Amino acid sequence: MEYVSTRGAAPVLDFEGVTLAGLAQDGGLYVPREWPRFSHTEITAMRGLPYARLAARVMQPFVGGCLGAERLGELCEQAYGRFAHRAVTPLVQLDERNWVLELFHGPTLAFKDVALQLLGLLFEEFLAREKSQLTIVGATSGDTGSAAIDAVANRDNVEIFMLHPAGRVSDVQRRQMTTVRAANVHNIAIEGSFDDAQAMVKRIFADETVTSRLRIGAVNSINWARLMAQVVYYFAAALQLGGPERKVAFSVPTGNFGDVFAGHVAARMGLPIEKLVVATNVNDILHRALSDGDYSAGEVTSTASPSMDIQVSSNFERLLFDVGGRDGVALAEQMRGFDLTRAMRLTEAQSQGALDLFTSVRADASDMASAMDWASRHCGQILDPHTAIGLHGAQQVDLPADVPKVTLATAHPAKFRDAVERATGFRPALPARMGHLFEREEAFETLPGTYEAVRAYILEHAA
Ligand SMILES: Cc1ncc(COP(=O)(O)O)c(C=O)c1O
Ligand SMILES: N[C@@H](CCOP(=O)(O)O)C(=O)O
Repeated sequence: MEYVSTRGAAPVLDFEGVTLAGLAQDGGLYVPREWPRFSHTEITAMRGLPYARLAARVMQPFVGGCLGAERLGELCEQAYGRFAHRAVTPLVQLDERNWVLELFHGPTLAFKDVALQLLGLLFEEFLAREKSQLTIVGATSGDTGSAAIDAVANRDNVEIFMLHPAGRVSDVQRRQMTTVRAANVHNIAIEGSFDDAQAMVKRIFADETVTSRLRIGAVNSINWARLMAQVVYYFAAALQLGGPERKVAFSVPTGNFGDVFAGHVAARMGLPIEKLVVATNVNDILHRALSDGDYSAGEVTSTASPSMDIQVSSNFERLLFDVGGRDGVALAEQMRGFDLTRAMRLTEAQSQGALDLFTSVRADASDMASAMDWASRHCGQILDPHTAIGLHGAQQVDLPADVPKVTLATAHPAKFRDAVERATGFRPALPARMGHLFEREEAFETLPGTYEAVRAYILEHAA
């Protein structure tokens, strides 16, 4: 399998290359040159496979010759063996039309574990093979950070610098990152938003002073391997609900567009999907882009769903490339314009191409609280704020009556205890596997929100 950059000017790489590269050299994101496709019969044959085996089956075409089927299977067994639920991503029914796909049974209680547990193992495998070291620089609005740190802490040949926006993540999210004491983990709180942190990460990849000294890697969903692993649970859910004979719709609480793009990939691979609902909070750039072609970033507003407080949505570029004609040169020009003005209009082809599969719904604080309250009262399910925004999307969207709607439950409600308690009156307890999170000592550095400060810190502290 070959991977090309969405901006058309970076070297073509294989799976090992893209996993270690993270961002493409031309500032674009890697995507497969063409989508592998499963036949109806092949998808039917996946029914009943345990999650780890399904994962290896779905991902093998993307991995190509970089890992044998047996080794990929072993890594999947290891990654998903750490999940607290035997089904790994169990499906829970809310009512006749609605299900939630619980993606939070991993070590750090959010959907990020599904991909990052595997990515940590892939890094270890490939770095040992190449006898190389990787310096990961990541940005988090709360969940990627904890999942990535858990996945790489104390692993050989890798160290991680994780940037989070100071004061804009929940206390559980922050502690999950800052109480991990490992020599290869560096937590940095920056004064600014997630978008500021993400922009710094992308800038590091293009900074030759840094890249001449350090091999920089990514754990954010700019790394293709992240998305690849997230494709699997779309198959898992659809197969349980009658796929591939029956179409299924998914509502996905969305920020950086990684999770919902994985749904697009599943559809490209042949999984019959009726619709993907892009559910946003009031940071609604994606809703505006999909509903009237206006991709313009405003200031980030802090909400009770902090992990989605994002305006510049990295993976949207992958969609624009894929549905807009796969023209890297034209997209590079369009993205350059966006970088300068923080605004652009989708082309007709991009808009029409996106609307074949996607629709969008925006939720404000009261929509989110109502969805949480409804799930609690009518279904006995306590949802986290992000999942509640997804459920609101599922409830708003009008689809044929025989199409099941699956909301992706992206985080455990205990990660956002205060918001959940405000909406439902119930304060969820942290699962026992979190240990004594509030008794452990925290360690992190607070830096001004400037690129220069972050770059100097990384250069000074990198091993
Ligand atoms: C709990 C939660 N829900 C939803 C999202 C949005 O996912 P994505 O950025 O892949 O769109 C995130 C962050 O990425 C998250 O942490
Ligand atoms: N919501 C994320 C933001 C980063 O997104 P990613 O999927 O690109 O890593 C977070 O919780 O950190």
